[in-house]
Order: sequence, then structure tokens, then C-alpha cells
Amino acid sequence: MSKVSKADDDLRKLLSEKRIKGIEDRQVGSEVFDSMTLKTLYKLSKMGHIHILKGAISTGKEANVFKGYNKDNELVAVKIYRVRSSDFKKMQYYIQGDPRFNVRTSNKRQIINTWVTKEYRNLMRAYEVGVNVPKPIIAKNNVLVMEFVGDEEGNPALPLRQSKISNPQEVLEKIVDYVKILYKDAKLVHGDLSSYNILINDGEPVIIDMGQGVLVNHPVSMELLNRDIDNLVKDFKKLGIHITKDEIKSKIMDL
Ligand SMILES: Nc1ncnc2c1ncn2[C@@H]1O[C@H](COP(=O)(O)OP(=O)(O)OP(=O)(O)O)[C@@H](O)[C@H]1O
Repeated sequence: MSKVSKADDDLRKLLSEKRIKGIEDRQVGSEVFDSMTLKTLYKLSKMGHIHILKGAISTGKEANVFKGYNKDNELVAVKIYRVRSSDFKKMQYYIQGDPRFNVRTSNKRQIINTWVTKEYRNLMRAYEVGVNVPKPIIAKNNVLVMEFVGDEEGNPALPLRQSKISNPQEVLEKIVDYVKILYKDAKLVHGDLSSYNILINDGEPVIIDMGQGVLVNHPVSMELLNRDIDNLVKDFKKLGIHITKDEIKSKIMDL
């Protein structure tokens, strides 16, 4: 059997087994599950990382996040970047200043795949120094599989902006601590930190969405760190906590 017809066959099998929920929904189906993405999902399913893909947890600007189960029936989160609606210019800009990726291409798929690898590596770097992030499992093409953040029944944790927290001061201190560990130990700046990208799981903050994260020697790292801190000041002001940008910055920099 030729390579192409084998891939077609694999796809048909995946679809006929109805292991991907939502694929029947034409709109979601055509935009997210293009044939390359289906092939990638099939490969991941063969590797045991995704056995069943359930409904979407979120439909963001550039990616959809689904709940899934791996072959051992453990919950996973599957983030699929939509090739059609991704902001390639932004991705290219951040990738080009990053010495970890020597990619000089305008090929859209290649840019997305590099972005997904970047998100995986940033999450791993953060995870390894003890920051509370979803543990990354695998990045393949435009698909990232990671630990599911939520309860055992499969209810995903809510973002900070939608959560009711009784201990905002404590949560802020933990987040500032994570930003500091990221900066000092992982040499990373999140770059898109806000109440959208902090989930509250059983009262604990979990930092997500690290695709934009840059190394501290990236030309825009300071600008991004300042913006992250500004966002924390604004978001926690809404929760009744008054802290200045300089106070947070001096905690992070040990001034
Ligand atoms: N590991 C995870 N476990 C559970 N839920 C998750 C996980 N990762 C992401 N989510 C959910 O999916 C949402 C979107 O995730 P994320 O911010 O990574 O994607 P995004 O496409 O960059 O979002 P946007 O385009 O809206 O900025 C989160 O707000 C959260 O509700």
C-alpha cells in the first residue's frame, strides 16, 4: 500500500470509529480538523497519547482546546492550533528573536509547528523548575497534548477572571513567586500573563498558554515582563489587592 493511501485509510478509520467528537459539526470540522491535523491526531492516537477526543473546552482566537483521554483512560488537554486563523506575523516575530529556533521561513505550517514546539519547551522549562503549569506531554505539528487541569470528573479549571477566590493575596503571592522562579531559574518571561492565562484549580493558580514566552535575553523580554506585571497589578486591583508595579518588580528581581 502506498504512503498516501495508508494515510487516507488511517483517517477513514479514525473517523469511522467516531473517536473525535465534534467532527460531525461541519463548521468546527472544516476549520480545525483539516486533513493534516487529522493525520497528526491519528499518529498521536497510535502512540497512545490520545484515545478519545471529547468536546471543546475552549475556542480561542488561534487554537481550540479539547478534553481527551489517553490509552490509559487518563484525562489530557489537547490544544489544536488552527492553521487558517493563526497570527503568523506575531509568531514569526517572537520565533526569530529566539536562539533556540533557527527558523527562517514564511511557510505557515512550519511557523505554527515551531510555535507549538516553543510552547511545549516553555512549559517543560517552567515545569522543571517547579512552576505550577500543565505538564506538557507531546508536541506534534499543530497539536500540543498536555496534562488536563481540572477535577477528576473532567470539569476543567476556570480562568482567574471567572473564578471566585477567597484568598486573592495568597494567590497573588504564589503567582509573583512563579514569575520570579521563571525569570531567575528558567530564564523565561511568560509574555502573555493575565487573568485569562491563570487557571484556578482547587484554589491553586496554574499558569497556562506559554507559546509567547521568551528567554530573558530576547530583545523584547523586559517589555513583556513589564506588561505581565502591569496585568497582575490591574487584575488583582479588581480583587481588592493594592500593590504597585515597583513592589512586584522588586520581588521578582530581588531588589
Ligand atoms: N491544560 C489545560 N487543562 C484544562 N483546560 C485548559 C488547559 N489549557 C487550556 N485550557 C482551557 O482552554 C482555554 C484556552 O487556552 P489557551 O489560553 O492556552 O489557548 P488560546 O487559544 O491561546 O486562548 P486565546 O486565543 O483565547 O488566548 C483556557 O482559558 C482554559 O479554559
